[in-house]
Amino acid sequence: MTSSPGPGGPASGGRTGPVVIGVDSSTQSTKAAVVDVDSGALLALGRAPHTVTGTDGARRTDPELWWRALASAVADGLRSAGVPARAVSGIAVAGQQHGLVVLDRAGRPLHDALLWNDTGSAPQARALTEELGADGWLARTGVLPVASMTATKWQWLREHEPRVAEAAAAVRLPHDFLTERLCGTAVTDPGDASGTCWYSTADGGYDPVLLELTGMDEKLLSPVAPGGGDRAGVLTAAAAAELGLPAGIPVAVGTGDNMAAAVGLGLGRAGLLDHPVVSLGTSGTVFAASRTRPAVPEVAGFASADGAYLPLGCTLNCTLAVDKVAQLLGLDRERAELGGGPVLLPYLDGERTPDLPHATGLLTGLRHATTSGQLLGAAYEGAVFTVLRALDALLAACRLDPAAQDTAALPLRLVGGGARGRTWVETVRRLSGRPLVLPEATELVALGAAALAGSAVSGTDPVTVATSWNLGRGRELPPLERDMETWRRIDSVLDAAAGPLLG
Ligand SMILES: Nc1ncnc2c1ncn2[C@@H]1O[C@H](COP(=O)(O)OP(=O)(O)O)[C@@H](O)[C@H]1O
Ligand SMILES: O=C(CO)[C@@H](O)[C@H](O)COP(=O)(O)O
Repeated sequence: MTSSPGPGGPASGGRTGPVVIGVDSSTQSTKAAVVDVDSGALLALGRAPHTVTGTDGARRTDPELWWRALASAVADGLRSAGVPARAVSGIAVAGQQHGLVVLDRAGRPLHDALLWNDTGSAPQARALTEELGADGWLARTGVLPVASMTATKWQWLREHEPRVAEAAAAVRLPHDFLTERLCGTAVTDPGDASGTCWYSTADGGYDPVLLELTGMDEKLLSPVAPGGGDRAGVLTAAAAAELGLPAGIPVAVGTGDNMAAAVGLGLGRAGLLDHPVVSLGTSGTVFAASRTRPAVPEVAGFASADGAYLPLGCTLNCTLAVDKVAQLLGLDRERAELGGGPVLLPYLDGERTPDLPHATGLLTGLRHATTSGQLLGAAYEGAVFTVLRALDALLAACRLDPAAQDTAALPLRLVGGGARGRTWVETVRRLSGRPLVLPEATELVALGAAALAGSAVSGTDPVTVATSWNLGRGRELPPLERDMETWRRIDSVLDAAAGPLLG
């Protein structure tokens, strides 16, 4: 459990006043950022690992493990920062999106949570899409019910574990399960709610037609607050005792992890709009805060945590897929040789964008002369190509098409764990041909959650809080000439294989 700030975090100055805690409960781990409210300085980052179980496309975690990891990461963070618990003035949680958490009347999990990257509900996703038609879903939610979406997982549970579904007294997302544990209030925000496929961003509420279609009673779901920085309640005595924090401190509503990263970068209604972000983590995501909600299949029209929209593309195979290939080759992740010739589509877990839930990894172009470094390079290129392919769809859908508005000059903000990797950064530069901004802050999700906590404490808009902390500042990298030869080689393999080999 590492408890010191990652490299490149904002200046870790000393504590000058009260602190807030921003929690990032994501796929692989929980991170707790201890942040000085006045300066935004990251004083320490507590970490605790998660366990993800499942084979053949199943990806699950016991929600009680998330709660234990939150407590451990908070304790680690405070200890490392040398901050007494009494200095903590607020807390907020940002969590991996879409996970299905099913609870009994006492708030105890009835089943391991089905995660965003569990592709087991692909048949249910297909059935729901056919029921309303793609256009019907896009008109109501701005989102297609692919296997990642919560509603498809609920359908899977009803079909495969009917007794669990019947016994459900509450259905939560990962972030609002933890928020309720903190303050006893069932509440979520528009951002995370918009990833369920039950919520209409147009109407600002759960869509009764979609609830009916999936046998979901709205009473089981968390009510939706106006924003992630609103106050959900205060830390209960029970939670305070478990976390070693002061009872009664404000708890923010919180949001999904990508929505929190957008807040951390100062993107949103009260900040920057239409500035694209690429996040390289367990998932590869592309997003931009926008005043418009696109309605195209490969771009999810999510809401942001502050009342704007957050159109988002998401790939299933990003850093973990490349780490797996490096492990198979016995190579350090930086020992890649780029532009070497083979093409590797690392769709080890199926793929979400493009929607190929049953896909597996595909390698072509292997020759006697191929080196292990070139194979690892091909994995990076396949993963980054798939993320940037989603970015092109986002830019076109939000009318941010480079040709239309010359946004080719707009820099890409590159965040997530992969943004710390030289080869990841070089591959994004080569395949995008765009300027990059590498924020100094390395944990934008946790820092964005800290801004939500700061908002719940002060009442100031969360994007305004994050902007005052200047978390989005970073190093600019000029564009490289785009490697269109590699891009076209990968694109032609995906085009040829998408049906027969990857379907
Ligand atoms: N210095 C680094 N160089 C390359 N990759 C890194 C580095 N540090 C972390 N990573 C990658 O980042 C991933 C974790 O990213 P992160 O965004 O924290 O994950 P999550 O999606 O669970 O929030 C790991 O899978 C790892 O491969
Ligand atoms: O499904 C999505 C977005 O729609 C993913 O981005 C999850 O939110 C998981 O996030 P990470 O664990 O990769 O941060």
